[in-house]
Amino acid sequence: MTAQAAQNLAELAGVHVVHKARSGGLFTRDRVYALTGADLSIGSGETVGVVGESGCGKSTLAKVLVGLQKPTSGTVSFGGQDIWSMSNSARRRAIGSSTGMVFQDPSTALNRRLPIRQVLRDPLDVHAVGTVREREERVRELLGLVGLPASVADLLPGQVSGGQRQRVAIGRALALRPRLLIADEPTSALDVSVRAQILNLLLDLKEQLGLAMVFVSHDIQTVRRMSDRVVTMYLGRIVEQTQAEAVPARARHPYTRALFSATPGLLSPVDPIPLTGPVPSATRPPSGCPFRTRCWKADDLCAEEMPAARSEGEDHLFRCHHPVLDGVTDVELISQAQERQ
Ligand SMILES: Nc1ncnc2c1ncn2[C@@H]1O[C@H](COP(=O)(O)OP(=O)(O)OP(=O)(O)O)[C@@H](O)[C@H]1O
Repeated sequence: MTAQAAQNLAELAGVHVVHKARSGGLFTRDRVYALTGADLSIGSGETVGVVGESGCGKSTLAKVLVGLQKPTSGTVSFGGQDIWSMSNSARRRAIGSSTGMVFQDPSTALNRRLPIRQVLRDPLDVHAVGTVREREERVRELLGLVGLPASVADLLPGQVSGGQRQRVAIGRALALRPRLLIADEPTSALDVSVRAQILNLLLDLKEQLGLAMVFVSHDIQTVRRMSDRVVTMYLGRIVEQTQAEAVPARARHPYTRALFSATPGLLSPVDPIPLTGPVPSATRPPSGCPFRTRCWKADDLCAEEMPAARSEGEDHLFRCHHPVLDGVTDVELISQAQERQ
């Protein structure tokens, strides 16, 4: 184990997740390549935002990072320890003390029949943390931490608002004091009016507890605001990782540029960079670069070879044979893309 690997809270190395495809509820012979060759490290206290179109593998990546999805191959390490080589009980302990997960919809993520007190106590009971009195005290602490009054403890999750329910879910994810929180679309099921409150709560908790966070969202502006580093995914692959402040202007991957150009106001384009055709199926990814069927820069090389990871400076990695050059504006990229159509 390298010193760097031990410092990282979580590390994925060459992780693949392949599912059996289903049709009409039955398994077929096809395979779904949900995650392909993912390499990613999460350092202490940093927030990594994950962006990409629907079905590109964001939730799979999140589930792998919290031990809910076993990789088909590759390694997932917490604090330098490969969690899938551990016994089941050691893995449960390692996961519980390392990471917590907040899902999109707190209405389905929480047990509706348990009072909030018990929802928050559950992880403490399962992991036999402290005495009963200490667990009760921790429940009170958690309510305060997520900004809920003690009076909600006896209510059921269905008796509080959606925003309060998501606060309970965040409290539950933090019960075992993990150092990494995985938030998968934590605000998309909430009313627009409470979204900012939940995002601010996550930022406060990060500050207060020194948490690292993986923040998955379709909302690119929010990812950029919340994150230190941005990871772009396309068809199960991580195609770019870079500092949040470098996107979109210094992003090298044409897909990152196209994705961010669809967000008005970032580089002030008139229209998004046009992409040709639909996202290919995750059961039949194209040869070579997965993005090449929609990319205006693609040539024969892109069809033949998956681009190797290229680095630029310490924090910037991308996989592209024909990266966007420095200083090229979205307006120029739009006209290049239009010429190819
Ligand atoms: N249990 C499963 N069985 C079969 N295919 C699956 C399973 N889970 C995910 N997939 C497929 O794997 C691919 C990646 O799914 P995933 O949910 O990770 O994408 P996503 O980027 O989070 O999508 P969204 O933004 O819509 O939530 C998709 O093609 C999805 O249909």
